[in-house]
Amino acid sequence: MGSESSPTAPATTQRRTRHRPLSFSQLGLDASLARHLQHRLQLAAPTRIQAAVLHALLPRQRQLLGGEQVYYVRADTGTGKTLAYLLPLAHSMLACRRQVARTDGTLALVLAPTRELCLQVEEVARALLRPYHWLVVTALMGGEKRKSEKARLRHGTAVVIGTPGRVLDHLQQTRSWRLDQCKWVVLDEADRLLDMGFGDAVRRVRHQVQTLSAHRGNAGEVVAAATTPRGPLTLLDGDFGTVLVAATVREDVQALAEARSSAEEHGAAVTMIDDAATISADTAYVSGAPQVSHFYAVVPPQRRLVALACLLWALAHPEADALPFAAAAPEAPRKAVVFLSTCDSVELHHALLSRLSSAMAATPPWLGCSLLKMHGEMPQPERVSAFRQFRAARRGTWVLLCTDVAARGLDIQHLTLCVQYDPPTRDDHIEYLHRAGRTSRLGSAGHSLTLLQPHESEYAALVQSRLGVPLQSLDADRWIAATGMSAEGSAAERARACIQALQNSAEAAVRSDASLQQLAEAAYRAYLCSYRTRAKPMRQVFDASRLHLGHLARAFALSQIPNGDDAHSAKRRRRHSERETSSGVPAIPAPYAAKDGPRVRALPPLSLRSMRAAEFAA
Ligand SMILES: Nc1ncnc2c1ncn2[C@@H]1O[C@H](COP(=O)(O)OP(=O)(O)OP(=O)(O)O)[C@@H](O)[C@H]1O
Repeated sequence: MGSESSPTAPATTQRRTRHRPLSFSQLGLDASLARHLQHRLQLAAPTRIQAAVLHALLPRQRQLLGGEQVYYVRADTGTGKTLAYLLPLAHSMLACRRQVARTDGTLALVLAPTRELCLQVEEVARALLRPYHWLVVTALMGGEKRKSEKARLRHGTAVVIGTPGRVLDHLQQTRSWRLDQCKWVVLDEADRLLDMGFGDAVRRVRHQVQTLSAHRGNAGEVVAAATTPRGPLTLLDGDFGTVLVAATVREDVQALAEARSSAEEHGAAVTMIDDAATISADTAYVSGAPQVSHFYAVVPPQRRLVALACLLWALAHPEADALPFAAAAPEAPRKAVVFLSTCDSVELHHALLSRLSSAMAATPPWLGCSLLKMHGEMPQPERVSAFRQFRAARRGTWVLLCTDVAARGLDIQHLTLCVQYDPPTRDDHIEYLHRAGRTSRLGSAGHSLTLLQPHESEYAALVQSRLGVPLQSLDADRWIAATGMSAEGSAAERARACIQALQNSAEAAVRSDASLQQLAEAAYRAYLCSYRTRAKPMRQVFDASRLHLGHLARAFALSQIPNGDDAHSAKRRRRHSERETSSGVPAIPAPYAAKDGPRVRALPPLSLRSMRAAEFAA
């Protein structure tokens, strides 16, 4: 939940909360908290998942169950899961027998996979706890100053929200961080957290916090007075609660299944909480955001760049009526997010589209929209500023070009279009679902458009069958022709003229600028690498051997394949390395192979970091 949308207008609230079963206070939530939600945040009633979580967690808190509890919380994207887990946390802190003091240290720790999500959750938690100044909230994340984070932890902070790498770092280095009272560990986007590179960090954080917490004595017992200057802090119960939250909490996500069996081995009680009904622990759950309409367009690689440019133009010019999406109210901002597979690709497209825009017409810029970029290789202040700017925009057309760092959890008002320019490279339909879910928040309308190359068109049917939602086909020529760059001929002829003009302009821009040329080559290579990193079952659809490299190069505004990347060079390298091996001389890895003489690099080095399909915060 984004705090920008917290003070929701009453009219919106009315529409959003039509499924409300009971009010917050009827569900047993602390009375002052319920009042704050209603009067300050204008959230009169819980969403279904919030009601389900409160229903499951609040009575338990009264029962002094003892032992560890693990809760799996699953609900569609944009259904209010952030508050669903923050509310019981806040309630339990307010229900302590005496007021929590800063010297009590951290009572709840929330882990999230990206920095932006941490910032967003921090804002929601701050808004929620605003009346309770003694419940301090802080965020810890890579890219921020460790020293100031240490100082905040030393002073004491009740709720900590952080990325796993940075939290682990503080657990190991910051001795003054008190965690012996920590009662909750929440894994937001749990499947992503456990399933990726830092799953190990998450497990270590959880284990360490749990161990520290166990040292406070028996569950539910008074904490050793010696360590709490203001007297014992008796929590309502002594359970150590781990809450795993995601729209796609599935038992078949291996890491989740492991987390579950390890929890059970240690005697923890596992509860599944779903917004639909009481759910069986053995069922797999995946479902789409209910109000997203899904589209796809098959576009040959040599037209992709132009198709994207014209799509953004069409978004900024609703009067051209080139897209079948319902136009937003004229005064409302139009926002779109465009997903690309690598950081280099984001950089290139941002640079290229900006130049293209000013090359086609000086004033106003041809595209007619403001372009922002966000990826894991950007310096932290730049990244945060782009995210904040995008969220805060109140008028005009805004487009965020990004990698999968923006795929999870982000809640941005007026974001109605998600363009999957590069289909997800991991988890096929699951990542598709999360990306599309950025658009439809709590029942509002949203659109997802995926661009596919001709040999990838099967992907549409695959998503359709996995998600059970229809994907409608669109003809890219329609919005390309609508840009009005040529008034002559049929729609197809006008589209062709437009493609030629824009493609030539993009290629000329790259040819005339060495740094842009380098960036285009790097983006092209990174794309190829990420294409090949897909999991086996998806390789049938995204078959790298069916890529037409020459045409693909044009999608990166390169008029030809970069030196050494064509099939002929690849064959030559292979032959060379075979020859070397058979002659007893160890083979040199292909990109470093030289024809004769000493080992020299035949190609510029591939940036491993830029090759990663999804890069996340440490
Ligand atoms: N009780 C409520 N009444 C009205 N609006 C709410 C309520 N709770 C949350 N919202 C709004 O719902 C939107 C989505 O919330 P949130 O970001 O928590 O969803 P989510 O389920 O975590 O989504 P995702 O799965 O994408 O992370 C936010 O804009 C938030 O302000």
